[in-house]
Amino acid sequence: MDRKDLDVTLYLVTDSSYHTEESLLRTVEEACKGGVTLVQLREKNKGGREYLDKAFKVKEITDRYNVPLIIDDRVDVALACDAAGVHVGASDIPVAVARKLMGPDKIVGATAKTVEAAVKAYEAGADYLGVGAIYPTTTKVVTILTKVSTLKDICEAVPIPAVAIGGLNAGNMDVLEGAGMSGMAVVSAIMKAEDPRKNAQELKQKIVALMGK
Ligand SMILES: Cc1ncc(COP(=O)(O)OP(=O)(O)O)c(N)n1
Ligand SMILES: Cc1nc(C(=O)O)sc1CCOP(=O)(O)O
Ligand SMILES: [Mg+2]
Repeated sequence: MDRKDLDVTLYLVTDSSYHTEESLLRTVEEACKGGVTLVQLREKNKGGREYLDKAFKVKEITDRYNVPLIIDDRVDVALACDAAGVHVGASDIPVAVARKLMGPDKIVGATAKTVEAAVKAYEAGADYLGVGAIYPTTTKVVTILTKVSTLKDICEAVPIPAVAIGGLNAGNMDVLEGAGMSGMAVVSAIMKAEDPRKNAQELKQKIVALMGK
């Protein structure tokens, strides 16, 4: 995909810790059917070989729905499976290095919890920012909460899209109204759903309405 076509409206970040491989892949496919615009494979406890194996399987699905696949943390895995991009945070390789390794055509996403970090990531070549955690989350046990006012300040400070992340679901996302983000990223709200397609559809409808798109 062309980096300029990046659509972060509804960004699914995966969690395989409570899924079998079969249910993980089914959930990703249902989420694609429900309208997610971007998928991130996030594997925290896998070696490179297992991560890559999973990435190929997930990419086979996302490709069928024309949904770009982002790999969390690992540039090597992202390049090896020809993913659309990589997402890096404060403990991963720096954005500038990720950009250099990924090349000019791939997407590099970065986590930013302050305006200063957001500006730094933008200047280092990030295409989008993940900003959170907006609410406490059971998915990422060690994180720092980020206020919606900080999200708003970040959106005003940099020209790249920002996505809100952390504890968000259809019942509490209204807090994002007016913050100026370009989308919302969720794990549990889709990965733990009984009907992931239905949840994705509902989240998509709500986030589009909330952003006034
Ligand atoms: C869209 C998005 N935003 C933030 C993160 C968090 O990344 P990071 O801080 O590197 O933490 P881990 O997810 O790697 O535990 C993300 N992955 N995606
Ligand atoms: C991957 C991630 N990063 C976060 C951050 O704070 O940077 S919070 C988070 C997990 C969000 O999961 P859920 O939608 O289940 O709360
Ligand atoms: Mg990371």
